[in-house]
Amino acid sequence: MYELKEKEMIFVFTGPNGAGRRTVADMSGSTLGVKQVISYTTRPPRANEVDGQDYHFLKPAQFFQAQQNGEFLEISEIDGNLYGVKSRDIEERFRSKGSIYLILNRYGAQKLKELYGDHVVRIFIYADRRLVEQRFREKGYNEEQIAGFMSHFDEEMAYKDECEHAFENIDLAHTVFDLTKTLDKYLERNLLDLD
Ligand SMILES: Nc1nc2c(ncn2[C@@H]2O[C@H](COP(=O)(O)OP(=O)(O)O)[C@@H](O)[C@H]2O)c(=O)[nH]1
Ligand SMILES: Nc1ncnc2c1ncn2[C@@H]1O[C@H](COP(=O)(O)OP(=O)(O)O)[C@@H](O)[C@H]1O
Repeated sequence: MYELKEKEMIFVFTGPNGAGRRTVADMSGSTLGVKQVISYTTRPPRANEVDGQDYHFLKPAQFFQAQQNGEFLEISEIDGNLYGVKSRDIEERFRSKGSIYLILNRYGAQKLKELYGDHVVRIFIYADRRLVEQRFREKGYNEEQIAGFMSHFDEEMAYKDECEHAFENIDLAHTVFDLTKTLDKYLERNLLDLD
């Protein structure tokens, strides 16, 4: 396993689907120059999803081959699809860019914490169940699709108290402001004087 240097941080965004993890992570990440390590998945891409940007989309046989080669740091099976992070991608990011972030379910977050200890900061992003459902409805998803997205809500919410930080994402600008301030403290850059 790659040995981390002093100030290299791994920010793991976790919490229920649809709470806004990707949105807030991307916004704070781009402000602070912290880059995402993108997961691999066998889930088919949704409309608007771009290979290499949202996920690296793999056919099951390609995923299994990489798994057999020992390329994954961790793997989760979610609703019949496989998701995983490659060790090499984490190492490459560190060599070139410093700190990184990932968006993982609670099991991936836990695994990274076990592997990298104090270098991992788990950021739990959440919102009320009805608010999340309403946002999915506004995006045009039908009730069956929404039920699928919400199927792990309680399981993921139960991880909140184990995370180093939790942000209720009601107002987007407010969440991103608080989050960016928190991440900046870990990076010890003092780039932002937000108080
Ligand atoms: N453990 C683990 N979880 C992941 C990985 N990649 C994505 N996830 C999480 O697995 C869930 C996948 O559900 P999906 O409906 O595909 O969510 P979305 O892609 O975040 O809209 C989400 O909670 C993701 O954040 C990974 O590599 N490892
Ligand atoms: N504070 C917010 N208010 C309203 N809509 C939001 C807010 N945060 C995120 N969203 C929207 O909610 C949807 C889900 O956000 P996303 O970042 O994809 O969630 P996650 O990564 O947790 O599944 C997106 O359409 C996003 O634009």
